[in-house]
Amino acid sequence: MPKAKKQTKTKKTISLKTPSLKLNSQQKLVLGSFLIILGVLFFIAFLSFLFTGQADQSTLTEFTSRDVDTKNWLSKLGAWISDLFIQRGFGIASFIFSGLIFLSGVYVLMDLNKAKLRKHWFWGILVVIWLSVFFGFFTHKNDSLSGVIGFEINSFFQDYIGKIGTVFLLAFAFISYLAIRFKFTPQRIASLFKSAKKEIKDDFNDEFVPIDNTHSEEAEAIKSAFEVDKDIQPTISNHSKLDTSTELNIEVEEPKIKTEIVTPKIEIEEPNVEIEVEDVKEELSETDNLANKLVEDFGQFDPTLELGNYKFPPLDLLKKYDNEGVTINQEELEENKNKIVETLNNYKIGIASIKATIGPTVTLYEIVPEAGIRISKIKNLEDDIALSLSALGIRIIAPIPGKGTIGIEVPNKNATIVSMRSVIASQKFQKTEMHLPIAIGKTISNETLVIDLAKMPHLLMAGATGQGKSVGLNAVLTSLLYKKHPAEVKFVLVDPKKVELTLFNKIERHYLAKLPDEAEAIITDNTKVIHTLNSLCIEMDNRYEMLKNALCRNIVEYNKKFKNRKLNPNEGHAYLPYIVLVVDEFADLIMTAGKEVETPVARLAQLARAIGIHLIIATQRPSVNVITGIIKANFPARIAFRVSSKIDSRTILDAGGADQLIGRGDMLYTQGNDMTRIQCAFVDTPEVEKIVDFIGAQKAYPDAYLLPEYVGEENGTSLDIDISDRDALFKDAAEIIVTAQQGSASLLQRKLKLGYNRAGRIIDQLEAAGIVGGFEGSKARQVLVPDLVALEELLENERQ
Ligand SMILES: Nc1ncnc2c1ncn2[C@@H]1O[C@H](COP(=O)(O)OP(=O)(O)OP(=O)(O)O)[C@@H](O)[C@H]1O
Repeated sequence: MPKAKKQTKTKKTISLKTPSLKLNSQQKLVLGSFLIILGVLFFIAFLSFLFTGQADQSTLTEFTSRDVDTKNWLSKLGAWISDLFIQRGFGIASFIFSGLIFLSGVYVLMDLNKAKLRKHWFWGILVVIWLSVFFGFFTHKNDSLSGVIGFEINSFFQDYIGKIGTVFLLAFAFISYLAIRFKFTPQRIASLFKSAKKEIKDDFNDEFVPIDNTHSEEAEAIKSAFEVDKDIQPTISNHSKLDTSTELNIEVEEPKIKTEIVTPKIEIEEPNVEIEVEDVKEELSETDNLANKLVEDFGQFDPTLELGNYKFPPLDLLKKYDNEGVTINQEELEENKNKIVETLNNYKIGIASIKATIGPTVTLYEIVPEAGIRISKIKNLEDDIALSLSALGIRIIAPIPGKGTIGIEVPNKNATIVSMRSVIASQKFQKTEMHLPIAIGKTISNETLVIDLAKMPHLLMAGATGQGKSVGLNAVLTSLLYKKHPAEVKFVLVDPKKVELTLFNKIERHYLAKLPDEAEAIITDNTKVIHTLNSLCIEMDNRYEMLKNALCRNIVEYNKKFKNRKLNPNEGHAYLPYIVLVVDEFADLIMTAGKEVETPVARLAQLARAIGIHLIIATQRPSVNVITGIIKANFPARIAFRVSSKIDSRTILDAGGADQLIGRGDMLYTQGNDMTRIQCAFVDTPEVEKIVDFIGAQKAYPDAYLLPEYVGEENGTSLDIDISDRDALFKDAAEIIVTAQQGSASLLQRKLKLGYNRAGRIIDQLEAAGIVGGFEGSKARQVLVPDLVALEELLENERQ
């Protein structure tokens, strides 16, 4: 019972408050529509006043007399009100009052936020005053533009602070209005008017949301509020059982709950939506942010900066030849054509048409045989045609891939030279976007052929002695020297013949890579070749590790990331130049070193493409024991100069044809499928000398690019228990292992840039010294020394 009493009390207070606070719906409708109509009437009266005000002036005094005719569209009252507001009040700014009254009607009718309405009135009145004073400034008597109030205030100001003072006061009031009303900042000039317009619109939207929209936050608030409401209801209904008159009170309660919900909403409405967009932009990962900032501050990393003044060799260093350019000998063409037609006719092969394409060394005759002729028949006549043309180097292509014709290549009597200068100067080469472009020569249709070593990814070159291999290699190297900065590419040159590549010694500190502690960069000794190849394998492993850590798939991605400063050099990252390994006489190497050379070469050929190590291998003897299956399989790009036998041609190209070339740079190039006949660009030794002199004379790096150290098998024993026999890097390795508390050889390989064998040996030595535990299969060995201090003690004790 006492509980019930309490409830009744609360209800009583509600019922008492309600009438004073709230209008019911009917009252709202009446008041709202009244105000709306009043606003409209005011507007009509004011508008009419602009046209009829003058005429009605005299009638105002006779307001009560019904005989007097008034012009205002709303008659006497309209004229009187307009006069009151416009003439004797605030001038034309009074139109704002009609707007405010109208707006008030809407707010009452729709039961919108009253605080907002008060705000509109407050600012509206200020604007009315300001405008009337502003117009008062331009009027000389109290006319309807400014009204009496505007005119008087203005003249008051002008009397005390003068015209200039009034102007500044008005300007100040205007700026203050903008600053306070619209939270004006210079940045918001653009959105100023938009937001003002939007405000009223927003009021509508916001207020209607709770009714229909169940998704918004406000709707949620309402929902929860109604849940509270439900909780209250049972207690109320309990009471209704006690006292039926309380039922009325329940109805009254509803709007009260609504007002409670509305209040927090007013505060939520304010924030601007624009901020969200900015937040999204800042959502970069930590490294991204740092990298972007670094790039902003320092620009992209430029690998060429150390040799920033490096000048690429000019074209003038290359020679121009007199017999360059294709010369068409009409007689020769006719003669050859007749011979071909005759020979084929002798074998009863009719020709429908014949077309000639003149290349630098060979002319291609394209034949369309008559219908019904078998291609194999023509192919079989190769030797006969060669005989009748009495020329070397006839090659029959039947059919030409992609064309429905048969090609007969006939060497020109006077071959022209394809100069290195012409191919380097070609637009194709100059404008190429390739990573490692090589202008190798010209095709039969006189087009410069530019190939990308990075795409090949390795190149096998073969040809009998004196057919142009060395010139071909020089053409490759020259191309890269003309296109790539020393920071972008490094050469490892292997020259068992000792004379072919020595010239390049002059650019050792610019372009060459070598083993540490090696005097000469160009490798001529076969045992050093083995070391170098193994060292390249270590470099490859290291680079793969770096790529893995950087989450990159290839060198291009990695370098791009590094340039964008997304990889930290302190974490072992560095810009990676391409490495091009050139072996001039591979057969010689295989003869002397066999498997020891073949294994690392095969490994590199299989794996090195992604990390930017590319192999160019040249050989005189393309026999199967030199170019083994595993090597061949990894060298899809091949160049064949003239070889002595069909078998050699098959070994190198998997097809005949190389035996029918005419030498002197005449070559066949294949990248896996089609075969193209190319005249190799000719670069003479003096030209190469000039180029390397030009580069060699420029500022260089302190040393050649150093490859990782490789300690051959022969230099160590399997387990060095003797302290004096320990590896030079033993202590460093021990410290790494103890610091990382991880006894793994691969950790040493990575940190110390070692090969697997050496790292394995050091691990054995560490085991013998009691620093790591025994072999545990695939798991890393246990580290027996807890920290560096203990390690220092252990090593000190050993020494004593
Ligand atoms: N592209 C070419 N255009 C014109 N002549 C060439 C071209 N290539 C080579 N020659 C001529 O052939 C000669 C031999 O070329 P090169 O020295 O390159 O042969 P090689 O295959 O390297 O021989 P070796 O294996 O004995 O070193 C050159 O001196 C040159 O006169």
